[in-house]
Amino acid sequence: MSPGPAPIVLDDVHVRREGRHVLRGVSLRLTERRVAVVGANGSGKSTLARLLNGLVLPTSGRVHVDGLDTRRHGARVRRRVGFVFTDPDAQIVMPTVAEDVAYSLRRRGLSRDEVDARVAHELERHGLAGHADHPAHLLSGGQKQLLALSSVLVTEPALVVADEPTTLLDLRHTRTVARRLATLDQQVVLVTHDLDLVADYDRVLVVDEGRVVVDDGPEPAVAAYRELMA
Ligand SMILES: Nc1ncnc2c1ncn2[C@@H]1O[C@H](COP(=O)(O)OP(=O)(O)OP(=O)(O)O)[C@@H](O)[C@H]1O
Repeated sequence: MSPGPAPIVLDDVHVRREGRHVLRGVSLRLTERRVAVVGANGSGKSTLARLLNGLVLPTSGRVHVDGLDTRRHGARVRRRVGFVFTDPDAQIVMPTVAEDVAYSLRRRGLSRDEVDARVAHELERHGLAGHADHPAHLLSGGQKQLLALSSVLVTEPALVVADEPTTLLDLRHTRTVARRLATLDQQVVLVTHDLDLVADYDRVLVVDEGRVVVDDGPEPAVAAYRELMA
């Protein structure tokens, strides 16, 4: 069963950090299943992504996910929003592959058997079943990113936000991770510098100096971004 997109609403969001305007008045309603965010280094993409799970709070304005204000309902928002970081080492917390995925299911009132079954299923989907009992730190970079994705997806989030998840990966693992994101039932918001990855997305936002300056389909948005960077 597809959970359907969780509406994401940003209402005149400003983020200031140490006197800098990182985001300047971003208003968006994101209901498409595949939304990509592109833009130059330092333009504010990560900050925009982190707003969606309450990791960053607006200095002014509001962010709602599924009707929940990220400022008031951070914990509930984070249960709905799975976040994948660029560097999987930042989110792998347990010694072995299976333990790491199981850790995401702690405090959910599931039986040991249910946890084991869900972990096994998730590892199978990501080609990691044969590594279940291996030390997580011995996986390759690409396998680690698939493990990080498994640990996020095992919780069945309504929305998956991925902040440059393929930046550290080779071409083969980039394709594997991109394909996995592309085939998820969930709504996906992908921040990326890899313009090939956004071709099949429903909507592409171009961020520049803290503003969304282009909001369009992939072809016109990428063309506008190339022009902006020329
Ligand atoms: N906590 C913070 N304190 C100070 N400055 C910050 C903070 N967070 C972000 N910034 C600044 O805000 C700007 C936007 O940062 P952000 O990480 O959102 O950019 P980005 O578009 O994701 O960049 P990249 O493509 O390089 O990852 C940068 O100039 C960054 O230095």
